[in-house]
Amino acid sequence: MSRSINLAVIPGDGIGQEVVAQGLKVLNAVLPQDVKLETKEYDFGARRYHATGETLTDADLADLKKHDAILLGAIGDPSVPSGVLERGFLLKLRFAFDHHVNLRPSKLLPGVATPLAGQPEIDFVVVREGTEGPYTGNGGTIRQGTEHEVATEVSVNTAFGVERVVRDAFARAQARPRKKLALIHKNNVLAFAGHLWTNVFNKVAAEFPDVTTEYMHVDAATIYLVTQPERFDVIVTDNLFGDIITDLAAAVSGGIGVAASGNINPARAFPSMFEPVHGSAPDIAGQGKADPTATVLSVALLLRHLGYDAEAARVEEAVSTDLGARGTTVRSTDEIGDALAVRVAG
Ligand SMILES: NC(=O)C1=CN([C@@H]2O[C@H](COP(=O)(O)OP(=O)(O)OC[C@H]3O[C@@H](n4cnc5c(N)ncnc54)[C@H](O)[C@@H]3O)[C@@H](O)[C@H]2O)C=CC1
Ligand SMILES: CC(C)CC(=O)C(=O)O
Ligand SMILES: [Mg+2]
Repeated sequence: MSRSINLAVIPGDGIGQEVVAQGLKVLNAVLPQDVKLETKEYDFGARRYHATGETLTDADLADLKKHDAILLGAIGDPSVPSGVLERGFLLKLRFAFDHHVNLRPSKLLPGVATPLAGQPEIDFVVVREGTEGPYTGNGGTIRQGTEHEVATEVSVNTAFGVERVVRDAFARAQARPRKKLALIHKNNVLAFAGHLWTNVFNKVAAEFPDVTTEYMHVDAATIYLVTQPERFDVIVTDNLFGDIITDLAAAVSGGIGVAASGNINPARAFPSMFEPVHGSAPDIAGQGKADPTATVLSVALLLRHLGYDAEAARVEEAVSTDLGARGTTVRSTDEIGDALAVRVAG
């Protein structure tokens, strides 16, 4: 029986262009011959914005929806005012496709450098809520540009939205050997949102008696992510805290160049989107310096989401071997992509 993957490809801005090319290289190399990979590339990001003034239209969303999954590089460019593409494209797409589970695994692989002392056993996954919190665009300003300006950015937390992501995190924790789940928030200060999260978390916990739970404030969590990262198994948190702690998690477990993510719609009503945790890195764009590993690992998440478990494992194994062998050798974006493609094919 022949199988097919209909993939939307959005290289985006800056290093997004460079790393997505490597992700596709590896995807093509790992797929069995009977799987037909069809890709459609989209020019979203700064190019589209400068040419048309558009970020993401309803027609674009309808077109993207026809795919099995989306592979994204990164969006955001210094030539476009900050927030226009991030809000107008990236968050709009995550919200429109109800990507409420933003999955961000962190694993320190053997032989990979970490700024932490020794080689701690880091292997946890952050389940970041992806459609609510302070990222909903529910803010405003008055007296803009004056010395009396007042700006707000309201964090939206619904019982429905919190419960579904908390349930997802409990289920993930239950399926892992250590069965531990930490809720990270700031309920000592953010009394309303924090208490909603805590109450829902405690309510759902009663249904998962075999999962060990803990709560920690986000500021303390940043300490433990550095001093005791091995303590974490699964973390659930809101959109903003999850954004921040996953950059930190990346930094301690091999660097931002190896941190993968999936924006998942668990009900599969919309295509899920896979992308590196990092952004468009304008400081190194066009220089062949970007590490494509995060994108390649995001391809592994994509494969697993589509049911290609063996192929996903091959990609992860290739990355693990390659990272272990890298040492201090500096290779270009292309060279890393080529090496990974050879490893998954062989
Ligand atoms: N999902 C997305 O599309 C995201 C987009 N952004 C956007 O990207 C732009 C740049 O944002 P920044 O805050 O600078 O974050 P960034 O993640 O692009 O870069 C932060 C630092 O990490 C380095 N870095 C990032 N990816 C790397 C890779 N693959 N290999 C080696 N080094 C890498 C960069 O050189 C830079 O020093 C902004 O417009 C921002 O809004 C930021 C984060 C996520
Ligand atoms: C640019 C933001 C909207 C996205 C981001 O930083 C992230 O999802 O990690
Ligand atoms: Mg981020």
